[in-house]
Amino acid sequence: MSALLLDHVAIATPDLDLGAAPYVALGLHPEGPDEEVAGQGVRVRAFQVGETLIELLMPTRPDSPIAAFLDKKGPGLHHTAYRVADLAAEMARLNAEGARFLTPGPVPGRAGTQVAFLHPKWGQGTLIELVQHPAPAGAAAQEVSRH
Ligand SMILES: CC[C@@H](C(=O)O)C(=O)SCCNC(=O)CCNC(=O)[C@H](O)C(C)(C)COP(=O)(O)OP(=O)(O)OC[C@H]1O[C@@H](n2cnc3c(N)ncnc32)[C@H](O)[C@@H]1OP(=O)(O)O
Ligand SMILES: [Co+2]
Repeated sequence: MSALLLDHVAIATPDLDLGAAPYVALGLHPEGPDEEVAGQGVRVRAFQVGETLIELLMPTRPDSPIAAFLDKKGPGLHHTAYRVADLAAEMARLNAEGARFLTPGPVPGRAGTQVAFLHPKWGQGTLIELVQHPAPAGAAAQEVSRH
């Protein structure tokens, strides 16, 4: 079995309340308040489903990738994201295999994560994101105390 975990499934929407309606009807509740990720030009509302999240993405400016996606394709599935332990190492490994990342290194994502996207052509028609979560509080202190 693969060790890779599905971190989130992202859906583009022009309006978070409109986009949330089906998930609220299914009985889900937003996980915390909406969050703006300025670097990506998006506002995010997340719903926990088991070990993964449904993330609704609304553009916050006209040059947001989500605005471009909505113009071209309309609302719907935007990307899937997979959790990795060491994003820089995973990027180096995949780059050595000819992968096509959209940024040279990790960039900030939601909830303190670092993320990197692979071009949809490389993803055979889907946009794929890799996510590294911040180390849990206390992990850094433990690391220091070991040295
Ligand atoms: C919430 C923060 C963070 C998190 O913590 O999770 C996020 O998820 S932020 C999410 C938003 N950010 C991004 O998507 C950043 C990466 N994306 C991009 O840089 C661009 O969107 C893109 C992937 C390069 C596409 O931009 P576009 O201008 O359309 O580029 P191209 O013209 O080169 O498109 C190539 C090709 O790919 C098709 N396409 C575009 N988007 C998607 C998509 N989401 N899924 C599948 N296919 C997609 C596009 O239609 C083109 O196809 P052809 O027309 O057939 O060539
Ligand atoms: Co994402």
